[in-house]
Amino acid sequence: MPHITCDSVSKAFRGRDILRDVDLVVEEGDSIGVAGPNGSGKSVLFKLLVGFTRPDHGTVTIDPSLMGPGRRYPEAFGVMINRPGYLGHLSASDNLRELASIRRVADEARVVEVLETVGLDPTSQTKAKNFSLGMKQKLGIAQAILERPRVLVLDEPFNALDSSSSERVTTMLQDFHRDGGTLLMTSHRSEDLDALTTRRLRIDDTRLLED
Ligand SMILES: Nc1ncnc2c1ncn2[C@@H]1O[C@H](COP(=O)(O)OP(=O)(O)OP(=O)(O)O)[C@@H](O)[C@H]1O
Repeated sequence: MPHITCDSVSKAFRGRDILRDVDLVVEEGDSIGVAGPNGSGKSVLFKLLVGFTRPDHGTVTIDPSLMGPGRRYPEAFGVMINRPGYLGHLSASDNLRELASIRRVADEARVVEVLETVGLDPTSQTKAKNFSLGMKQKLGIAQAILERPRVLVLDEPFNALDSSSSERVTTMLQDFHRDGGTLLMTSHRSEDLDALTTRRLRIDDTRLLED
């Protein structure tokens, strides 16, 4: 079965339609880029696709083999939607250790590896609340990839990244896709979507369209 199936999904906030009658099938190995102006509903779409938000109408079905037993959210997904979430009083490495301690999938070597992948210093004791925007973004990406997810859902992963960091993340995402991973991402920069995705979607006035 497909990884994710969206069937006639609609979502409104305070009586205002954000998405209407969205149909989407995400197959294993897809790389999908979603474009659309500010406020068009890209983040809302991603929240619906990963189960963070429930549709008003229609259904979102996630392959149960990606969920994990007794889980509300798919544990095979690595997700960063809107801004990165983290514990401000901890360093980058301690944030990842904290996350790793929940499911015990990632070990210390993996924590160091993902920090190096995104370009954060594994030995730094700087608290995340004092990070620059770009460093917070890298921490968010590191958290998303920590447990080697099969599906990555990244909302504007290149926000605030300098050019060498963007290249690093692009290479990481290309490797992820080449190894069979499924990627869903948004970006305001069409060159990012061109480099990383083979299928382009666009939200236009509540409708999800193939580009
Ligand atoms: N929980 C919520 N309550 C009320 N309105 C919401 C909520 N979440 C999103 N919205 C509204 O839904 C619309 C779409 O928001 P969304 O964050 O999906 O846009 P976006 O396409 O990701 O924008 P951007 O490119 O600026 O990131 C916005 O008008 C936003 O205010």
